[in-house]
Amino acid sequence: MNDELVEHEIGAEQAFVDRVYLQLEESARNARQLAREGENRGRLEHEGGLVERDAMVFQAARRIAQLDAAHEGLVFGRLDLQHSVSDEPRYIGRIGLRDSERDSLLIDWRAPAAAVFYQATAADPQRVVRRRVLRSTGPQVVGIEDELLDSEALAELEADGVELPIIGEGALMAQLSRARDRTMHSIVATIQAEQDRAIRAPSRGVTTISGGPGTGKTVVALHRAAYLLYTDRRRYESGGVLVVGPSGVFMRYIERVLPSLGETAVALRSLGEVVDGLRATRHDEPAVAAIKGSARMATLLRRAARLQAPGSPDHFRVFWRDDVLTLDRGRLGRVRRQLMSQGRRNRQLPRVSGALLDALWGQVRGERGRERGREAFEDDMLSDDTFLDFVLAWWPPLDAPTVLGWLREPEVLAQVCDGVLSREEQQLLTKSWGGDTALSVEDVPLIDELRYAIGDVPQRTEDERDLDETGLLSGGRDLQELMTVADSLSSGRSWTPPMHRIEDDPFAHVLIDEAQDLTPMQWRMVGRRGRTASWTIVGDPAQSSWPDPAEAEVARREALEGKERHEFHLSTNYRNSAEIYEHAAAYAERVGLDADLPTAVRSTGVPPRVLTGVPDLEAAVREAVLDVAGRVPGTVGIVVPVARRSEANAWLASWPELADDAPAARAAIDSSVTPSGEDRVVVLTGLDTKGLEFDGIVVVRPEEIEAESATGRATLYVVLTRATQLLTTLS
Ligand SMILES: Nc1ncnc2c1ncn2[C@@H]1O[C@H](COP(=O)(O)OP(=O)(O)OP(=O)(O)O)[C@@H](O)[C@H]1O
Repeated sequence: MNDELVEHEIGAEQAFVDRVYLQLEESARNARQLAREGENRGRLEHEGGLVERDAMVFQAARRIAQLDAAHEGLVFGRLDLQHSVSDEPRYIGRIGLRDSERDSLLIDWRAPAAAVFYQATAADPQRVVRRRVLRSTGPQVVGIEDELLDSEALAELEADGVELPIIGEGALMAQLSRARDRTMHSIVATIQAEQDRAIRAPSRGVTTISGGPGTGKTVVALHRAAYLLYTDRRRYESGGVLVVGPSGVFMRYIERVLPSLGETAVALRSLGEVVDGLRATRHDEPAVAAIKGSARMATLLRRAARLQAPGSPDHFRVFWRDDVLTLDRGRLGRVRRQLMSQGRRNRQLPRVSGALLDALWGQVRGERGRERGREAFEDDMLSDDTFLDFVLAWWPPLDAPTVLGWLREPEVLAQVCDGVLSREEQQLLTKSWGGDTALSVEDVPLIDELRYAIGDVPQRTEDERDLDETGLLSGGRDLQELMTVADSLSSGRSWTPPMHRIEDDPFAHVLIDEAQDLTPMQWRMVGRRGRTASWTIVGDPAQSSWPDPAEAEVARREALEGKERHEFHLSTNYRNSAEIYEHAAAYAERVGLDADLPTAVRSTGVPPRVLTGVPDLEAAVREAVLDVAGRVPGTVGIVVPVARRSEANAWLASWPELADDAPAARAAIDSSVTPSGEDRVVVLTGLDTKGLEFDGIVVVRPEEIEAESATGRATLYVVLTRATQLLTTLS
């Protein structure tokens, strides 16, 4: 390649990029000015001024956020079109910008006019002659990659004296060969045609994106979220977009993609964080996870939601006028059943005292009492603290963690397990909830299920009047006090964070990543957030770690019931070198995984290293890790069986050669958490690697990872497909 020519072209592009940055500064200044004007207008204290201020400040603030975010490779694409279409090049960027004459300077990658940038191919150039990708560091153009799409049109242009040199090896290969760091990057500059179709698919019903490892499902889904926000901002920003992924580590891995595309209004949540107010990171062991994830839990929890609060009174007795009035077990049982038949338990709170008064009044026989009448009877009872205390203790307002807490007692659990869980399964659950254990990721859908089964406590603002009418709030009692009563029944567990109300759960769009791993209970949980939403679902069944795919499929169908389907399939593996993927695919075939095998496009000439029968494991791992870390510039993952995680972290922390690359390893020795900080070299378990990628992977004792659970083979397949450059396995 002629260096002078390259420099000349870079210089010409730099001049354009400089112009864009000047414009960007001016637009940012204008946006800030707009924000200030909005503030001032808000000081005029009439209503119109305030509404107007909110709208202006909101718009301006969003624009500022967008422009700030756009600093990473703001301008990345250029299209030279046949002159019959335009003799000006068309520039594509992360956001759209107009110059001071309001002429288009930069086209947003999501705009219809940018679609051709991704869809044109040499076979179907769509009047594009040359597609150019600019590589930049901040505002500095550092490289150019061209693709010639229409050589005949180029010849014609050259005959007219127009020069369009073709430079570089092609943008995609350059992009795929880059070193990996700890976060995923956007692919706006190199989205491929089949990916573009999935990104721009209209948002109706359920869009599923399938494909084997490394085909870009995650990154495509994130670009789709950005695309949807662009096309219908009002709907998706006000209704919300929820992105759900497998783990906190994964969410941190993908968290920068959307902001780098100028989008910040998306809720990114791992499966342990889907319920507002809860945050679980710990996983139960596979046998417990299999029980907690099963749809059978829904039956069990429905029963639990109807249980009488453990420790609550089952008898009430009062003298009134000439009568002894009693509520015994039988009477209370009838009132309970009647109330339960009318709707969710917490929603019945305003009716409880009325129903009990009915049952008591029916027993008034004495003449003096009948003469005074029902109204006087109610007045007397509702000013009687013993009656009010009984009502609150017998039918306390409940929150879902409290009800789950009841099931920690084996006798209470046994009451709801008949025909649902075996005795051994009950014992496993009891053990998992014993002691001071924090909530697990698998507990979160159980709490959500209970939230819906018991309903929200009527809200003070909306329903205060209702409650007041019952007398429950008389004498200075309020909802706060009701909740305190509930707490006193909650057997000392620590799972009572504030949770939003269930009516606040729904989103306008729900995006599920690694969908093959959702358990039936998790499908029910996310399903409730997307009843009226459109959906994007990405996954690869061969990578599933859920042992009962048929049961998960039923729950998935129920969650998406009645929605139309649109399916997209991705067929190229952009992550692994061809050599690494060939090894992984051969493994999948050998162990009988029904895998969707994509084509890996990038060859490195370096096959995986497979070491067997190593005598000294630590020495062998050390040699392998140092070798890989010395040969790749980016991240290295040491993947180990769960039982070896602490040991492996201790090894890593003790190797002086890697002290700078793995400062967090020491802290991870005793904890059961995986990679933190910005370490280049990390220890992970098989399940931790889901969705992630590394330049190099060293797999320690793959046969043990395989034997760890019923789906260990799928987990090992995932592990073998995480490396971009080098893979070593040690058995
Ligand atoms: N068009 C593209 N241009 C550049 N890089 C791409 C492109 N498509 C995908 N990639 C890269 O390929 C890698 C794999 O992408 P991604 O993680 O989205 O795949 P996936 O299908 O979700 O993988 P898995 O199912 O194995 O977790 C990422 O580094 C991503 O940036």
